[in-house]
Amino acid sequence: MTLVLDDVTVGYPGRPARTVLRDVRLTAHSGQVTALLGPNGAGKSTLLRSVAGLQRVLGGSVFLDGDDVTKLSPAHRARRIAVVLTDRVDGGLLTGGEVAALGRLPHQGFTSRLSADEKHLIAESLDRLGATDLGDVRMHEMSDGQRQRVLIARALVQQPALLVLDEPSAFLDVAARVELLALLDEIATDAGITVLLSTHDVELVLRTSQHVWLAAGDGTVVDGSPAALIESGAITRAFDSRRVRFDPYDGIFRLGEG
Ligand SMILES: Nc1ncnc2c1ncn2[C@@H]1O[C@H](COP(=O)(O)OP(=O)(O)OP(=O)(O)O)[C@@H](O)[C@H]1O
Repeated sequence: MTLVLDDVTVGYPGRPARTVLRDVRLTAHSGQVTALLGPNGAGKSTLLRSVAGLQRVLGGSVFLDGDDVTKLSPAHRARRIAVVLTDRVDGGLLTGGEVAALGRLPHQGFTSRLSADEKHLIAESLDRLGATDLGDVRMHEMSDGQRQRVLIARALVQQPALLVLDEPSAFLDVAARVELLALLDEIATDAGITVLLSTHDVELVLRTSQHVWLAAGDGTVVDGSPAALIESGAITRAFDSRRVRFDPYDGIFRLGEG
């Protein structure tokens, strides 16, 4: 299962249209986490929403296992692609267990009852996210980080071929961020799915990820291993600012001489 972006241009329609990223040609492989990095405003969310079919691409095609995602019906897309966005969600009076169970909807329709296997899958997914205790807690009574775990559990319950997460670690503490990346890596490998996530945890990703897409901030996206992107200077070019310098030897950012 592979995600292929073929000459994809993303942005916002209008007169004139606002192009954010142009002619992107990239691949993300199944069984692997691909981390999308880039400075603020580089186009990460726009790209992820476009890949997930939540917003129209301005040009090109997105293929998932050979099928053009941009041409799938919303129902078909929901069976293949799970999306976890950063927006604060108001799950209201639903419990964590009920929200996780919603992940089965694309597969069964509203009236069907959950099978024993599906109930097992829901319990297992909450457990993987360390969210078993949240099964009976209402969403509005959870912290942002707890809600985030439940939403990721719901995405696993969906059993997608492609899992897209926009800044999944935004509300998590540092230990939970490291754990989440490791967990997503494990899930990608075990389930053989393609995981694509955006994050500002640049140093963590450079230390732990195998494959990175880098939205460089100039309308282009390059990809490669962390080592290759560091060596080519792409990370430095994307993130260096007047005050901050990337140290390629230690793989960390340092305050520079202004
Ligand atoms: N609805 C919209 N209409 C028009 N332009 C938009 C819209 N949403 C975002 N943009 C613009 O698209 C560009 C990319 O934004 P995007 O949110 O994709 O960046 P990002 O890399 O996810 O940023 P961040 O790291 O700050 O979340 C920005 O210049 C932004 O102003």
